[in-house]
Amino acid sequence: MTGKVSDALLPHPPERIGVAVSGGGDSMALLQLLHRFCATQVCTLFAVTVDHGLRAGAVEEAALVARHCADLGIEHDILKWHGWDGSGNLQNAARTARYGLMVDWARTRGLDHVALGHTADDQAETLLMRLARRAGVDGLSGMAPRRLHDGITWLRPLLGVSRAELREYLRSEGVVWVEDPSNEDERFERIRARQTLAALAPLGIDAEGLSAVAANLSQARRALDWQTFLAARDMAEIHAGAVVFDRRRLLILPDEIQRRLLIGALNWISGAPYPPRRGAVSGMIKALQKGQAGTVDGCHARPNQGRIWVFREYDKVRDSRAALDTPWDGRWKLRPPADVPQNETLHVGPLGGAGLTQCPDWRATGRPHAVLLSTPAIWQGDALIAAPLAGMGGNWQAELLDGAEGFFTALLSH
Ligand SMILES: Nc1ncnc2c1ncn2[C@@H]1O[C@H](COP(=O)(O)OP(=O)(O)OP(=O)(O)O)[C@@H](O)[C@H]1O
Repeated sequence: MTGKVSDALLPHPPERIGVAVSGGGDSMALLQLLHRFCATQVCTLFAVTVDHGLRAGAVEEAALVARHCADLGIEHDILKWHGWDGSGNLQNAARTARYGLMVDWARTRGLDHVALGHTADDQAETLLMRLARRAGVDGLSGMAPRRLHDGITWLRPLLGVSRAELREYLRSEGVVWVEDPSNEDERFERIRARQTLAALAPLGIDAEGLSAVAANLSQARRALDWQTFLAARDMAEIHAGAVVFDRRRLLILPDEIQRRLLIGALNWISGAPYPPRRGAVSGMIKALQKGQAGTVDGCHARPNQGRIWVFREYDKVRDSRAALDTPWDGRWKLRPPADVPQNETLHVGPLGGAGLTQCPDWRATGRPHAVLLSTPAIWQGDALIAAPLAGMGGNWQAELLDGAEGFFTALLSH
């Protein structure tokens, strides 16, 4: 078990690492294991507990973690959540709030890495829940052992270890923990998955086995990501923030790679954190195969002279305005020519039809009309000052925040 923690952190352990500890058996075991690991390395451990204020015992649980950390000489912070407004699902609201608080905490503490105590049982339950949603390779590869999100690398070193093993370990170390009473609550889907898992034992299906299946699929996922990246390099270019595919070469690829390329393009352009619905992407591919256009998640895909342009939907940015020093549509930065003095009356907005009619040279750019409508332009009130991607306005520059390379690197970023 200690080997799992070392595998997750070696050969280059971070000098400072955070650990999220609820007081339950899984995260108390993680705390203990990381403490032992850090004692052998140049690595300082920091612990955090979020008190959601939802259960009577929450304060006592946080205090239990605090006492144990004090005994081990680990700095520990308790973060309080005050905020459910009564709307939506309480579990989801609490989880979102918890991650938000932990991200702020990690930044304040100067931590790039935070470890979570998800176990093989959690992974197996996740898999069962995703089976119910008819997931593909990505969904069935489960939770990632290492994932960069919000600028923090979230580590899950215990995905291959069962809950039962962790409790045994805690007993052997003489560490006490609390059982979360909501674990017994039938309402939660995860709990139903846990009970179903127990029923699968006669088939030889258990948590560690399903966790291993997730790890196998995660390898397959990486291979698919890599093939998608190579295909993109081979047949995609970035023009005016749009992803432009060679139509013939895209449409002869295996369905799964076509799907991944399109999802990559759509997510990169829209900035959405999650992929679009499978059915929506399939619909878009079918339309493209027939030579038609499609729209998903605020982006269009449209065939044009042997190529397929994937670009921002104009309606999605029609009312989007930004000051010159802030990003426009979450992805563009506009830079004035060196000889233009700072002018606060200027703003960035979409070029739109009215703007495009004032760009006599737009055809020379080789970019389709529909693509240019949603590109950024400089405005002063209603007067168009510059449309750098439509060939108008001198030396103004429109730059993508993550550069054209951002599309390609995002394909490998799982
Ligand atoms: N109140 C808490 N304070 C600090 N860390 C927590 C808290 N609750 C959960 N965690 C961390 O998250 C891990 C997973 O916990 P749990 O399975 O309860 O999360 P969840 O609600 O299912 O959400 P998710 O699986 O998306 O993280 C724990 O092992 C622990 O590291």
